[in-house]
Amino acid sequence: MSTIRTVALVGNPNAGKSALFNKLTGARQKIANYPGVTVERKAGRMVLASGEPVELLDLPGSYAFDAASPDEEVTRKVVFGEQEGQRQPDVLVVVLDAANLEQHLVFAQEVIELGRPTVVALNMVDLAERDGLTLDPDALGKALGVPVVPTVAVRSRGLDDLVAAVSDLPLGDPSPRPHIDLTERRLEAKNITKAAILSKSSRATLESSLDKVLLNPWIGPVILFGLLFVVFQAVFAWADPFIGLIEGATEWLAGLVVATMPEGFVRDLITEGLIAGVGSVVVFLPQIVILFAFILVMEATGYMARAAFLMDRLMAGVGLSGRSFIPLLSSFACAIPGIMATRSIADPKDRLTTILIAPLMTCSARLPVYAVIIAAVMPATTVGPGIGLQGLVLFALYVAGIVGALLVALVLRRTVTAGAASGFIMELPRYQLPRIRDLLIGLWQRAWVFLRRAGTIIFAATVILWLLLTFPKADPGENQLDASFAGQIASVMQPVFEPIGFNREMTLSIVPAMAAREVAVASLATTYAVEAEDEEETESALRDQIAARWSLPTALAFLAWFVFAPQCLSTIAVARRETNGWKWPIVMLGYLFALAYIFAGITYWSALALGL
Ligand SMILES: Nc1nc2c(ncn2[C@@H]2O[C@H](COP(=O)(O)OP(=O)(O)OP(=O)(O)O)[C@@H](O)[C@H]2O)c(=O)[nH]1
Ligand SMILES: [Mg+2]
Repeated sequence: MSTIRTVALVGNPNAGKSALFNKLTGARQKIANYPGVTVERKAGRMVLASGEPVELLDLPGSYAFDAASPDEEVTRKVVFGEQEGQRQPDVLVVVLDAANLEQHLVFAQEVIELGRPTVVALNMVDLAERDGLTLDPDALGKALGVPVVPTVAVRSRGLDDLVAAVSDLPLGDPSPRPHIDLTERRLEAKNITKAAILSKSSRATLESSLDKVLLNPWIGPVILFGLLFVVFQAVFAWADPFIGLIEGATEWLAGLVVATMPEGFVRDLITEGLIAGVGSVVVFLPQIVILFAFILVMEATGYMARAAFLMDRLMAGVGLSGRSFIPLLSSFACAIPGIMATRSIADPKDRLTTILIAPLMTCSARLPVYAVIIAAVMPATTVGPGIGLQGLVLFALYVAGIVGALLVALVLRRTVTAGAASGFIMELPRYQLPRIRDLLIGLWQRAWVFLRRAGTIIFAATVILWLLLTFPKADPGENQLDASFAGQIASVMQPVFEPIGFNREMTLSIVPAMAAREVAVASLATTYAVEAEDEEETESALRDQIAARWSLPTALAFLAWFVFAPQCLSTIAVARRETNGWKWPIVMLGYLFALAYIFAGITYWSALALGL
C-alpha cells in the first residue's frame, strides 16, 4: 500500500490557499486580499492524523490548467508531475471560496476530473454566512464525488477535519472522469451550487454600497489620491517622535563608545562607520513601518484590488492593463517581489513592459534617501491646513516616479514591446476587516527585512567604504577625503556628475548605492563623519550636515537622480532571471541611467535659473 508523501493546495486565486498553508505548516507565506499573491510553489511540513509528517505545497492560484500566465503554469506542472525537482502530489486539496462558490467550482471540476485522490476545503464559510448563505457540505460532496470539509482558514476552523479527510483518503491509481468542456462545466457549477445551498437570505451588502462610492469614476480616483496623500503626510508627521528616540539612542551609543573605548582604528570604525553610517539608515525604521502599515491595511481590506480597477483606464491609456497595477504596487515595497508578481500577467509583452518599469516605482529603500534630504533642505512648515511641506515633496517624488513609469510604458509599447494591449478582467475580492494579528506579523516581517539589510548588506558596504575613506591617512592640514582612496575614486567620476550639480560626496555615494539604495545615506553619513574635525561633528545628524553643506539646487538634483537612479544589483539579477537573459536588464539599466542623469540635470539647472 502506498502512503501519502506530498499534498498540494490548488484552487482559484484568493481562495485562501496560503492562509490554509500557513495554519497547517506554521509558515508565514504572504497572504493578501487580492488575486495573484502567490506566484511560486512553496513547500512546508504538515502532520497527518497518524502523526506522520508529509510535504504540503502551496501553489499559485489558477483558473484553468490550460491557462497562459507563468504562475498558473507552475500549478499545472506541479499537479501533473512535470515540475523538475518536485514529487508529484499524492493528494490534491482543492480550496474553494464558499462565498464565490459558482466561479470557484469551474476549476474545481477540472481538478476533480483528473480522478486523483482529492479533498475539497470549502473555505471562507464565515464570509458566506456574512452574506446570508448557508451551504450543505455533504450535498456538495455528493455532487462532486469527493469529501468536502468546511473551513475558515484564518480562524483555524475545520483544520483538524481537513487533515483527517486527507489522512483517510484511499490512494490508488487515478481514475479519470469523463472530460467536459468549459461551457458544460460552467453550467454544472451553477447546478451544483444550487444544490448545495441550504438557505439564502438576500442581505443588502455593505460591499455593493461601498463599491458604488469607491469605484465611482469620479469620486473613486479622488478618494484614492486623497488616501495616498494622507499616507505621505503621515510618513513625516507621525514618525518624528520615534525618529527622535532612535537618534537619541544612537547618539547615546556613540557617546558611550567614545567614553569607554581607547582612541584608534576600532573606535573610529564603530563611530564613523557603524553608528554614523548604519545608524543613519536605521533611523528610518519608523517611516518604513508607517508606510507598510498603510499598504498592509489596503491589501487586507480588499481596497488594493479596487485601486487596480480604478487605475485600469489610466493604464490602458499607456498600453498597459490593470493587471500590471498590482506588480507595480508591490514595487513600492521593493522591485524584486514586484517583478516576481508579473508572473500573473499572461501576455508576454505586457509582462515585459511591467518588468521594465517596475524600478520606477519608489521602493522603500529609497525612502531613507528621500527622507533625509527632504528633512535637511525643506523646512517643516505647512503650506495649507494640515498639509506639511515635507510630506508634500515626498508625495511629489512618488508621483514623479509614477508619471515617469507611465511615460516610459507609453514609449515602450510603441517600440520594443509593441503589440495589442490585452484586456483586463479581475475579480474584486470581498471587503474584509484586517486582522490585527496578521497585520502585526506583516509589519514585523517588513521591519525585520529592513533591519536585516541594515545589519548585512548596508553594514558591509559601509565598512568597505569607511576603509576606503580612512586610508591612506591625510597629512596634517590635508583634507581626509582628498587623501583617501574613496576621494580619488570620486575625483575620477566627478567630471561626469559635476554638470548635474553633484558634489564629490554625492558622486561617491551613488556607487555603493547599487548594492542597496539606503547605502547612499550611510555613505554620506560615513563620509561626513570621517571628514569631521571633532567628536561632536562626527556625532551630529546627517540631516544637519546636509543642511549646512548642500545648496538647494544640488539637493533637488540628488532627489531627482534617485527617482530614476539605476536600480540595485538584486533587481537586475531578478530581471535577468525573469526575462531569461541579459538583454532586458541591460536595456533597463541603460534607460534608467540616462533618465536619471537628464532629469537630475534639468532639475539642477532649472533650480539655479529660478535662483533657488
Ligand atoms: N474571512 C475569511 N478570510 C479568509 C479565509 N481564508 C483566507 N482569508 C483571507 O482571504 C484573502 C486571501 O487569502 P490567501 O491565502 O492569500 O489566498 P490564496 O488562495 O493563497 O491566493 P493567491 O495566492 O492569490 O492564489 C486574505 O486576505 C486572507 O486573510 C477565511 O476562511 N475566512
Ligand atoms: Mg496564495
